[in-house]
This record gives sequence, structure tokens and C-alpha cells, in this order.
Amino acid sequence: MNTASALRAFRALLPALRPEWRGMLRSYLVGTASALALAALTVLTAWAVGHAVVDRTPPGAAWWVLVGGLVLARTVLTWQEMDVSHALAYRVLARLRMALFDAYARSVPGRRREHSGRAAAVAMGDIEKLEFFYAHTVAQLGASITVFLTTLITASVLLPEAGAVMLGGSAVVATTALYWARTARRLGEREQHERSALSERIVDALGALREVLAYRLASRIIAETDTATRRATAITRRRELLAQLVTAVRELVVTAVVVGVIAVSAAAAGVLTDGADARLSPALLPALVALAVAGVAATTEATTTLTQLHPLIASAGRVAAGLNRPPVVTVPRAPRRLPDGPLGLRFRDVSFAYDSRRPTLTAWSAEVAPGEHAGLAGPSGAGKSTVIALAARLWDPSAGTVELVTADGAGFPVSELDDTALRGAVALVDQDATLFHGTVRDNLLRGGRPRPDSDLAAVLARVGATGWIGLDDDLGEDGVRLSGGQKARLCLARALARRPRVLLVDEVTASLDPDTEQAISDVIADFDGTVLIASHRPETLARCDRIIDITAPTGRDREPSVL
Ligand SMILES: Nc1ncnc2c1ncn2[C@@H]1O[C@H](COP(=O)(O)OP(=O)(O)OP(=O)(O)O)[C@@H](O)[C@H]1O
Repeated sequence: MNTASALRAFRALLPALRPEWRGMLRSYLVGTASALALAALTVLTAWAVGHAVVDRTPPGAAWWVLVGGLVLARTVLTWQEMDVSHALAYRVLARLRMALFDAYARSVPGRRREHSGRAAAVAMGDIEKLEFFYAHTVAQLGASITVFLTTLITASVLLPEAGAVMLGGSAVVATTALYWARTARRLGEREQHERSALSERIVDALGALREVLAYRLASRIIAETDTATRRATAITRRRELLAQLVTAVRELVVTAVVVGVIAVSAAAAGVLTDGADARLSPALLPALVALAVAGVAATTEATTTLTQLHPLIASAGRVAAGLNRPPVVTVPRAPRRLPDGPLGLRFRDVSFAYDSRRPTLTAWSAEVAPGEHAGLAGPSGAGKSTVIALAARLWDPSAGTVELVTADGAGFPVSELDDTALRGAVALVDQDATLFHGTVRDNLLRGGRPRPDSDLAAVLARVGATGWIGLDDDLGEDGVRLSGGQKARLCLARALARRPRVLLVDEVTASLDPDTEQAISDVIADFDGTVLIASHRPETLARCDRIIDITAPTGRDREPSVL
């Protein structure tokens, strides 16, 4: 990644971080003041030593007051720096995560299938690295540059040759570090690649533990993981060796600068000519050396920070890509109000394609009257889940409209409704529905309005979930302790707890035993509202008032008896 794309990546994150500009400025000011105070202390001490040795005069009261003040200021500033940057770090972390989750929420489920492990790594690892960058690194970089410029100007005013030596030394330090950084960056890229591949493999293996055990894949996965870990570790070791080499070069240059400044200062102070042509008091020599060392140290710090930015640039690129994901649905500027009362569904000439090669739906039309229970039938891959997702406005069609219709036939395109109104009216129970971490109560209330426990208990009773689970029971990760049938019941309970007017159901009975299918179908049949249920199962479809054949070109209905 070149400098331009690096800047683009960091700039892309700025809109999300704009509200934090004051915090960043404060962090820079406090960091710079602290670094300048330290540099000033070093130079003042060297100056006092020079005067004590050369002029045989101890530092006066003003010097003690100044040094005392600087020590105090440095102590307060160091504490402040930590305080400011930690507070900023938390805010940056929260802002980036909120912006990323918001972008995901608007674009997931996207039309492309994605690796959830990668998305999680961006949200957790990449943002943590960037938090450090914005809260600490930017301020540090600014402070180092300011200290370098201040010391360079001061040294040049005192003795231009010393300024020139310092500038030369700093240039060598910066060039060598930046030159080696290219190799370090290449190694870093390979290391990052190896580590991401490794973490994806681990996430895959953990997510498919049942298959790993059932197919005896454990030893192969362990061996592959071991090889990948070794590869990543070998690259890390090479990168660290390179870093040590750069450090050694840097120390050599610092020594050369010290010797150079001593030489030019000694010449200017007339040390070699017994004071003839002296332009500088010899007492200033230690102070000049201290200035030069502080300046080169600041350059070192700045270039080291710059050379270590590469992983951050990659992280910024990934987070920026996440933040700039195109939203799958657009937000209406002036949302329409949904009237009270029963609502049905209308699909008018709806076309949709996941990719440009093959359309899933072409000018597809169908209608479900308010209060009607309609089944959606058709062969696998015909687009039933797609129709359900369009009705839930997880995606927008490329052409045509999806509407909620009132009893008098007025249509309200879902794309013209505000999200809260739509989610309040329509609930979806998906074939791969996920239960969240937390208790049953948390899951039933998630996203909905607060409800008394008695209401929630009634919903649990409605789906036949009493007896084996209670509102306070913890579900673990995605209801890992539950059977497929139990999960289906809880997902249905979660939808019903929202008291929707339209219930969308996608293949929830597909893998259930006949008794559970019957129980779930009973609950759906009792639902007092509109239902659109996609299913392959004749038993489930037989409970509907009407069946819509998705393959019929105009959404023509066929009778249940045909199935
Ligand atoms: N996220 C996606 N990205 C790309 N293609 C997809 C995606 N989801 C579905 N498809 C494709 O779109 C078509 C319709 O899929 P859909 O899941 O809607 O069919 P379905 O009738 O519900 O199938 P099934 O009965 O097997 O669940 C299929 O060809 C499928 O491969």
C-alpha cells in the first residue's frame, strides 16, 4: 500500500471520528507540552553543568525555579496525557465500532456471502489497533515533530553548524529507517496474511466442531494449524531481527551526531585555538549536545512510529471498507406513516438478482390479503427465501415494489416506511434464525418494547416452551444447549412477542420431527394476523388458506390439493 492509499484509508475513517477532533487536539497539545518539558529539562541541566564546570558558577535561583516548575509541569502533564489519551481511546473505539456495526446493519445480509470470522476480526482486532493509533500515535507523532523542529531551530540559532549536523543526522536516521521499513512492510504483509488465514481456519474449525469430530478431522486440523503457526512465527522472527538491525544503525548515527556537535561546538568555542575567534561560550557545549540528542531522538521516535504504521494502514483499509459498504436498502427521506389495522402483502412486478448473471425473480407478482395465511411453495433455489427477505426488507428489489396493504387496498411500499414502523409491523422467523447470548427474556425483548414477564410467559406457553425453559435461563451461544425444535419454538416466540401484524416464516419446520412441526404449525395457524410461510413440507403448507406457487410467472395460485 502506497502513501496515497494509506492517507485515503485514514481519511476514510475521519467522518466517523470527526466529533473527537477536540480530544485529538488536546491529546496532541498535552503530549507535545510534556515532551517539550522533558527536552527543556535535559537541555537546562546540561546548560547548568556547562556553566558550573566552565564558569565555576552554580545555577541561580531562577534556574531552580524554572527546573522545579518544569518537573512539576512534566509530572502533571504525564498524568494528564494518560488520562486524556485513555478517555480518547475508549471514545474512538466506541465510535468506530458503532459506525461499523451501523454499516453492517445496513448492508448485512449482503448479496455476497461473507466470512463472519473476518467481520469479527475487523470489528475487534482492527479497531483496537486503530484506537491506539488515533488516541496515542497521532499525538506522539505530532509531539515528536514539534520537539524536533523546536530543538533544530534553537540549536541553529545558538550555532548554525550544530543545527546542520543535527539535521544531517536526523536525515540519515529517517532515511535508513524508512528504507528498511519497505522490507519490514513486505514481511508484515506476509505475516498478516498468514495470521488471518490461521484465524479463519480456527474460526471454521470451532464453528464446525460437530463435523470435525464426526469426520475425524481433528488431527489434520491440528497439524495444519501447527504448520501455519510455524510459518507465521518464522516471519515474525525475521521482522524482529530487521528491527534490531535498524536500532543498531540508529544508535551509531546518534553517536556520530554527538561527536559531530562536540566537534563543531568546540571549534566555534575556540577550544582548539585557545579562545581566538570564539563565537560560542564553551559553557554552552553540553546544552548544544543535549539539544542535538533530543532532536535526533525525536526524529527517531517519529520515524519508528511511521515505519510501524503498516499494519495500521491495512487495518484502516479494512475498517474503511466496512464503513463504506453500500447500504443494501436506502433510508426514505420522508417516511410514510402506517395506519392501524390489519395489513397484507403485495409484490408488484418484483425483480431481484444476487448477481448480474442470473436473476432470481423477474417481474414477479403476488398478493396476500390482510389476515390471510399464505404458503409459498416451489422447488429448491426458486427464490422463496428471497421473497421472504424482500418482504422483511432485508434487501430491496431491483425493479417493482413490495407493499404492505391495508384492508381497503391502499398500498404502502416497504421502502417508504421508517425502519421502526416496518419492524413493528412485520416479524420474520428465518430458517437459520440465531438466538442471542443472554437469557430467554433478553431474547424475547431484543429490539422490541418492554413487556411484563406475564406477557412473555404467555408467549412461551403459546409456543409450548414452558416446562423445559424459563425466562431467566441463559441460552449460551446461539442457543447451543437447545435442540432444533426448541430453538424454532423460541425463535417463533421472539417474533410473536413483538405482536406483529404480518408474520414471515421461512422453512422453520424443514428439519423438525412431525410432532414439533405439528406444534409449530398449530401456533402459526392460531396467529391472528397475516402469514406468509415458505416451505417444502406439504404438512405445513396444508395448514394455509392458500398456496402461492413461486414458479408461476404471474404469481398464480394453486390449490393445496395439487400438492
Ligand atoms: N446471499 C446470496 N448470494 C448469492 N446468491 C444467493 C444468495 N442467497 C440465495 N442465492 C441464490 O438465489 C437463488 C434463490 O435462493 P433462495 O434461497 O431464495 O431459494 P429457495 O427457494 O428459498 O431455496 P430453498 O428451498 O432451497 O431454501 C438460488 O439460486 C440461490 O443460490
